[in-house]
Amino acid sequence: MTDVVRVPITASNPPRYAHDDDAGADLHAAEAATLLPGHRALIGTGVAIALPEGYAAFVVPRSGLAAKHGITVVNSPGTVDAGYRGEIKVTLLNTSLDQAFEVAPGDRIAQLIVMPVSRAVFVPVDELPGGTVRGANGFGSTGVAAEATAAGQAGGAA
Ligand SMILES: O=c1ccn([C@H]2C[C@H](O)[C@@H](COP(=O)(O)OP(=O)(O)OP(=O)(O)O)O2)c(=O)[nH]1
Ligand SMILES: [Mg+2]
Repeated sequence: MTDVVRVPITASNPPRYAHDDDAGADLHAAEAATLLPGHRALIGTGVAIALPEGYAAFVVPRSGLAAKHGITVVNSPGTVDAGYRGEIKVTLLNTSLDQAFEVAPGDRIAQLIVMPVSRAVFVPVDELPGGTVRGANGFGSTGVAAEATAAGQAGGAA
């Protein structure tokens, strides 16, 4: 990764990038938990950080846990604000309908992505600037078929 930001941390088991060019650093569970099918748990990581102003960190699921066990992060992406000094926690959800999932201390349960973020100044106006192709269309307006194009949208969602 070319863009490196120094982040002060207190942690017994700091998040680790599995590869030098990974975007997400794996977060480890600091405690054990049993996630029954359909249940969730707030799991401590033992990690606290001091992000520089203008940055945020996002707690996101690991794809392996999702694909193999149906484990996700309920509030993904969990947002860690620059001013937060508490323990980063992960709200894991077991989406499996029939398999419980065991978390042991040290397990890599989610990953943390540090990113620069903009703060908006919300400027009230009477009317938003127009001229965009999308306009107010959303929520599946382009359909799912591969051949959907901006021109084809006029006919409605496939
Ligand atoms: O997955 C997450 C999401 C958030 N946080 C921490 C860091 C974040 O800065 C703080 C508050 O998060 P958020 O603003 O999403 O929660 P809220 O429900 O709005 O709480 P608050 O009223 O404290 O802002 O909780 C985590 O540890 N893990
Ligand atoms: Mg909040």
